[in-house]
Amino acid sequence: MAATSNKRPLPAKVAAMRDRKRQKLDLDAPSPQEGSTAAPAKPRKVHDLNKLAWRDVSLPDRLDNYEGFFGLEEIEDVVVTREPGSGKVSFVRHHADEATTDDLPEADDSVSAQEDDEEWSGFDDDDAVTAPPTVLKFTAPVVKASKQAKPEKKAKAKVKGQTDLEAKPKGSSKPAAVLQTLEATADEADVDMSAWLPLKLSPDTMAALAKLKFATPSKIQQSAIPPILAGHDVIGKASTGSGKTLAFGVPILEHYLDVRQSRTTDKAKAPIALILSPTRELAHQLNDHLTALCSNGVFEAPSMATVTGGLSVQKQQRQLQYADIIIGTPGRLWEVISAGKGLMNSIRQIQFLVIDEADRLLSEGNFKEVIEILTMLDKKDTDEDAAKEVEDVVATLNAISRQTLVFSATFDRGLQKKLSGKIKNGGALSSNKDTMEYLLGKLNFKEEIPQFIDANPISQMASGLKEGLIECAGPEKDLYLYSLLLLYRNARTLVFCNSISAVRRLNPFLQNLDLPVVALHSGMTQKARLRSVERFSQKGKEGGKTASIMVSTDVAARGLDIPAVQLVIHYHLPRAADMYVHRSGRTARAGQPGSSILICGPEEVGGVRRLVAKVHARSASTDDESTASARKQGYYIRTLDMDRRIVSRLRPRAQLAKKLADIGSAKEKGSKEDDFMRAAAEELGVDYDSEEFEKEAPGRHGRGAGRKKKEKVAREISKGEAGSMRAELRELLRQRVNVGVSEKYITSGTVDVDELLKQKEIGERKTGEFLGNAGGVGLEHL
Ligand SMILES: Nc1ncnc2c1ncn2[C@@H]1O[C@H](COP(=O)(O)OP(=O)(O)OP(=O)(O)O)[C@@H](O)[C@H]1O
Repeated sequence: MAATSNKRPLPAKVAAMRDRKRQKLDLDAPSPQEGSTAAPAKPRKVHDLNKLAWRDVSLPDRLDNYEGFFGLEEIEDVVVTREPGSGKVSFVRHHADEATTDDLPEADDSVSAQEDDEEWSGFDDDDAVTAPPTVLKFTAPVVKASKQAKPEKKAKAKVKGQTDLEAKPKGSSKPAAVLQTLEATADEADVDMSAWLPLKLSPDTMAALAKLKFATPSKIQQSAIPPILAGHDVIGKASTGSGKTLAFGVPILEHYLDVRQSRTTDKAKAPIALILSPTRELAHQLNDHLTALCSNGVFEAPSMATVTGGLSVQKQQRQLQYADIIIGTPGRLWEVISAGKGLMNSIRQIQFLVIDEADRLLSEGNFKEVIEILTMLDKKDTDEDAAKEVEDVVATLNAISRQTLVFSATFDRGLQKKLSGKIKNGGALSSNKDTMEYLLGKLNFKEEIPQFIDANPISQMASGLKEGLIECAGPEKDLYLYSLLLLYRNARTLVFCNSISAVRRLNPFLQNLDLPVVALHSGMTQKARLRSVERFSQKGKEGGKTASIMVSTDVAARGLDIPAVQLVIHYHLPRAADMYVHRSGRTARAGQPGSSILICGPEEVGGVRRLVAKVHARSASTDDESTASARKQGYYIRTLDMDRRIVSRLRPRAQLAKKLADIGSAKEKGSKEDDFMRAAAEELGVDYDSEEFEKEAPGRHGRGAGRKKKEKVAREISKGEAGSMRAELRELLRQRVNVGVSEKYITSGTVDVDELLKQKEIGERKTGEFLGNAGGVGLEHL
């Protein structure tokens, strides 16, 4: 067995001493294999990895077929032990035919090898009996050095057997860097990567994937990576959470690894890839995802620039000059690059243009800038004047050398046919500017027909997703939302609304009910948006507040990959079938289970059923026999049944919480309006009295008059009144709620709701089960 290390080189004096010591031991301590009658050498325990007697790996004369390590060191017959109690790691040698540099003082020749031997703590058999150590076996060489590997020494070892290096051993004398390497190495080597071999990736990329513990490529990765590596344009469709990011991220990394040598000398280099994302959060997440892949590898990570609104333009322009990979939302990206001619020229040289969540890029105001960017990219002439006449430029298909990669979970059926048609019909796909086809028509693919890859022809919904709906009266949606959140209070939950105002209303409503909630909508500052996502993804600062519930508009519906979201609640019904797919796709990601529940008014149920059935029917997008039968079967989303009597016991809390939320928002709104009116009055040089103004204002019966009246009433509630309402709510939240006898779940006359909510399990029952039987959506374990 052998291991390698990134051990620092020994000073010459010390190295010479090590050699002398090796010679001495060779003479004095013949190994048992040599037939010596001497007692076998006692295993030695060493606490410092650097103090083991590492040997340089000799290089062969010719390097053509060499598959070992370059410039690394190795050691044999060492096992790593870890004391279960203290977690302390030591390295145990079983043969005395090699010394360790434990013997060697930091360049002090005067210390004899014999004295050094005494510094070793011997291997204690008793320890082994009372506390058997976890044994990690090091073998080498396992991970092969790539031809691009950095010259510096790097530990690379495969760990066999069980390992748990998550917790760092406390009080270890080992330098942190060595420990980190050890951990990273163990992480990598623990993973059997053979499933990736058919993709023929470089060892560097394989090691990076192993570090992420991605043992198997997902379907879309399996089918999209090879054609992209082969230089093709690809349109990729795969269900939500199925790893589309790395389907294009891995080929981009491979390309970077291929060309980076030539780039290191060129400071003002052109970027390799431009990735367009529909939302800021998704852009930042793409950055995080690709950074996680590329960082801590044995290669220098590509530099990435994320260009989204809400951050300084100047800073972004600077970042763009040195970026290998640019990720951005179209609006800000166009603002930043159109301001600098040099930037345009360099971005035109990209090898990959990625359109992520392509169908969404068309909508919600992105379209114009996407087209501007595409036109800019295709512009042949880079002359300064001509650059200003972007619209006049006609791209030449032949001139395109970059690959275009388009990804989404929701593409229209028949798109592929239409794409082929585009070519036959001389390029015109659709004149309807609001369609995906039109966008695709604008993309100058490198090839005549891009490869269309549908990784999930049967279903665009994630396979681990369970769906259900809850029917309630329209005005009771808040109450049912609260009840559902209590029922699944251990689940990380994303609640979707259709408007910013609903998010603004629900957030304080749920906070008043003591639920750990954050909000996300496009009206928030960028900083607040990122903070919300961080708190919800539990990635906030150590000890900072986290939240297991996020109430959001559809800004979070696409692409966001927040770990372990278990439940998606559609408080408002999604406006389109595609949005249902994307919203629900925030859970059940990467093969995990997850649930999606729609809260519907009675009048909405029919429409919802049709919408969900349509999504499932559309899933059967191809016409072969197996999918045809799936389509015929139809899909009927289940209705979840909650115990309405018990839900109604929660009504007083919900009502008070709602009132308090309304008061808060009416006051806030009122004071904003007041400020506005006061400023306007000041400008006009007149006095402003809000009450007088209210009395005199005409048209109090028009649209929104009822809401305004309610807001006025809420505004007029005094601080004292609001304070006593708060106290009342606190009391209700503390109180036992007598729910009467429920023949289904409750056997005694009274139930302490709070107690039920606090405890994970009451006898055989699980938290929240008293609320009724909303099971069947896969959350029963919570
Ligand atoms: N090969 C893999 N093995 C295990 N996990 C993976 C693999 N590839 C990606 N993942 C993980 O799967 C999750 C979903 O990946 P990703 O965000 O790329 O999905 P997506 O298909 O783009 O989803 P959406 O359509 O919602 O944007 C991520 O957390 C990612 O780290």
